[in-house]
Amino acid sequence: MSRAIAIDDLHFSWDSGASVLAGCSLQVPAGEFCMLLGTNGSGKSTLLRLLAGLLDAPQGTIQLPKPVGFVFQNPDHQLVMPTVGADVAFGLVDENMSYAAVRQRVDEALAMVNLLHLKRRPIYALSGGQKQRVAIAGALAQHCRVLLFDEPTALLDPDSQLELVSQVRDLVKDQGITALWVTHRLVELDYCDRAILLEQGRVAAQGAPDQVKQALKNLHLT
Ligand SMILES: Nc1ncnc2c1ncn2[C@@H]1O[C@H](COP(=O)(O)OP(=O)(O)OP(=O)(O)O)[C@@H](O)[C@H]1O
Repeated sequence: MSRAIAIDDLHFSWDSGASVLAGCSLQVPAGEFCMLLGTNGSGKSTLLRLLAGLLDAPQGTIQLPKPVGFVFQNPDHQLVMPTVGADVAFGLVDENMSYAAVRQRVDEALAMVNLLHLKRRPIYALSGGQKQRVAIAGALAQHCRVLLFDEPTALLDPDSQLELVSQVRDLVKDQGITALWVTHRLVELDYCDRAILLEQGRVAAQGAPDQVKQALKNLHLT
């Protein structure tokens, strides 16, 4: 199976010298919905930022198709335009595309996340889950094949949480998108193809959701 994301022997330390990633290697096959777990400070967010090119690693290799979409924990840190449609179009401003082509991309992306009917709605009038779906649509409009999610459900209520995770699972399956999703919430694991447990900057366990839940128990992390 082709690998959408391949990370080999990745190292990263902050300027303070504190090591975050110490020889991290992992692969995510194309079209897989993969979840990333680990205790606070284990390096999950740092790894996502390295994958997105927001940080540089001093050692190791990262291979993945660009552009990469990033969905943050708090959509208010990500959405910059006043309305849904304008925000989804925002990432296309540098693409030198015609107005009609931008509109088509925006409509297609909003349809994929079931928000086309809210295209003209102000961002402030959306729920948290709808805002996350606008952020996802922004990445889809840029034709990102890889989506990175950094605890996207942390601020959502339980119903919206499961609605978002199941919708992303469907999107991954329908569109052949590859997704890496960071979470602390074990209930979400049942929606993924495979989970990876990161501890002290390295992969401590990976496999089917039940295998990783068992590994968490064995390591006394649940
Ligand atoms: N900008 C920064 N400067 C210095 N140290 C940082 C910075 N961001 C994170 N760290 C430290 O790097 C380590 C890894 O942080 P990271 O956010 O990647 O962990 P995480 O697994 O995502 O944790 P959490 O589950 O709490 O979000 C932590 O010790 C953290 O304090």
